[in-house]
Amino acid sequence: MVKICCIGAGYVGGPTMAVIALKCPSIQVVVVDISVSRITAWNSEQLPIYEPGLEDIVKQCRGKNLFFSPDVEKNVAEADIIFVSVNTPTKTQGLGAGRAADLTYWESAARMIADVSTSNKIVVEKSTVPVKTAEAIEKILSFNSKGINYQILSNPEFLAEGTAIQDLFNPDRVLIGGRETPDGQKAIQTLKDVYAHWVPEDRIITTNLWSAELSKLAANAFLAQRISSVNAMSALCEATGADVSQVSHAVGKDTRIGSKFLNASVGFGGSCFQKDILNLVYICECNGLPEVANYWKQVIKVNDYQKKRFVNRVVSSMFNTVSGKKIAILGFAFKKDTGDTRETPAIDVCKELLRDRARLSIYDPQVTVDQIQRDLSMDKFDWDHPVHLQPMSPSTVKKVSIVWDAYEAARDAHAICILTEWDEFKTLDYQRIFDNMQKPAFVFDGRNMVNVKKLREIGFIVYSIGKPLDPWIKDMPAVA
Ligand SMILES: NC(=O)C1=CN([C@@H]2O[C@H](COP(=O)(O)OP(=O)(O)OC[C@H]3O[C@@H](n4cnc5c(N)ncnc54)[C@H](O)[C@@H]3O)[C@@H](O)[C@H]2O)C=CC1
Ligand SMILES: O=C(O)[C@H]1O[C@H](OP(=O)(O)OP(=O)(O)OC[C@H]2O[C@@H](n3ccc(=O)[nH]c3=O)[C@H](O)[C@@H]2O)[C@H](O)[C@@H](O)[C@@H]1O
Repeated sequence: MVKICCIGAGYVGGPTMAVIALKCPSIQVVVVDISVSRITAWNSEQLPIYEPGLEDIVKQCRGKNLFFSPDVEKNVAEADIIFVSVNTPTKTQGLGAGRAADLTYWESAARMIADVSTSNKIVVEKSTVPVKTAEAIEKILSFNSKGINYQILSNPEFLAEGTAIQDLFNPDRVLIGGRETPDGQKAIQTLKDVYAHWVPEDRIITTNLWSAELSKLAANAFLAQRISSVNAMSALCEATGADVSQVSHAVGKDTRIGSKFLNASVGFGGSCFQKDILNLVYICECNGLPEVANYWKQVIKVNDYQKKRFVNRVVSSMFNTVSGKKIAILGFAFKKDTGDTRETPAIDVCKELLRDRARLSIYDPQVTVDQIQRDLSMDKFDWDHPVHLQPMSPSTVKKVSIVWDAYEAARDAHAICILTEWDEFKTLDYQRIFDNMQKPAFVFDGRNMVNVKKLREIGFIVYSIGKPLDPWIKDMPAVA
């Protein structure tokens, strides 16, 4: 029986390994983590992450060929294939701080593999890493090899949170990079055989190591760039009377462009887009390519601009002050169908509103009170935004209440900000909400999900990103 061990039981390691276990009953899969509490949660009724469809798969396979264990070393020693799916955040200190990927976790995993291994291993980079990381890992392993043969493969993950299971079941492609030596090709084939249990062969792409590593960064940069492109257009739409949804639709109909990922928003969030683009920028700079670095940097700058622009619309529309006013925040996760708040635009929007001394009442169906409090009081690292480096004071956090119902959040509020596109926000009883709000009552839709016409008929003053402006708002321009 082939034995797989995955180091890192997070948003990638957990779902990916659960699907491998489901699709490959003949393979034993063990997921390990240094976080004992995370492993305990994977073994409990309450999984550590919310992902539609995941719980069913885990329940089906757990204890059969899928195991979650805190015993990292034993399971690594016994495995034939080791996936490394640890976090690779942006460095916050030292050389490359604010841009380079922090490979501390990766390196310690590699050193541990070298320490405990007694048989040949295929080591698979699942984490997103800077191009050429495989070379560094090879060096660490080969300098400590004790005669063991290690083959390093790059097998980046393309799943998106909220749709992880369907993405894993039916991937656009699986990418495997390896050395162009006979041993390297053999290792590629071994991993290919795992995916071939359910992925059609023509969707399994093999490349050299560096192409695979760079393709992951490139894919995320291209995706984020589309969002910044449409968000930049949304500002121009507001200035000209064009409607960004109509523009996206017309542009996306061109099959060379395509219709996906053209939804204007308050800005993209998530743990990877910003981190991976910053990493790409750093790699470009290290390779003496400042023009290329600046090109990609602009994707992040437009994203920051979009969040700032949204807050400015809120404040300027409400007579240039939100001090003491209650603002309902609907949605805090970085997208729907996840409880993940990493780099969610809601953090930046809420912090800016709190700086303007608003009182916030936040509702999100999946994010816990503790998580929101932590996010709003945490020192957030952000390049070009020194203001974000200032920690929130405990008194600011007191201006936040977290409730478990959208109606409760909006009660007596002056305004509602929709920051995550949860489906339930489409079907709220907006008349009931309006009746219980202060007047004039504002809706600032950061996800273009409300029926603007209907809400205006009820009496709301509505701002929807990139849509023709409400006459009220038109007269109160937001200078970002
Ligand atoms: N979150 C996502 O949707 C995607 C993430 N990625 C990439 O996958 C990697 C992992 O991301 P997530 O799963 O979101 O991170 P995560 O933070 O949810 O999980 C990483 C896990 O690794 C564990 N860990 C760290 N060092 C360890 C060590 N030495 N030994 C054992 N366990 C260790 C941590 O305790 C944590 O539970 C990152 O490089 C990310 O860029 C790639 C595609 C999608
Ligand atoms: O490397 C990663 O971590 C992953 O990053 C993204 O996945 P994820 O961040 O989970 O979610 P997305 O669906 O890409 O959404 C990212 C952000 O962009 C926003 N977005 C997305 C699409 C769009 O049209 N407009 C828009 O504002 C979302 O609301 C969200 O805040 C990529 O889509 C995955 O392919 C990749 O594997």
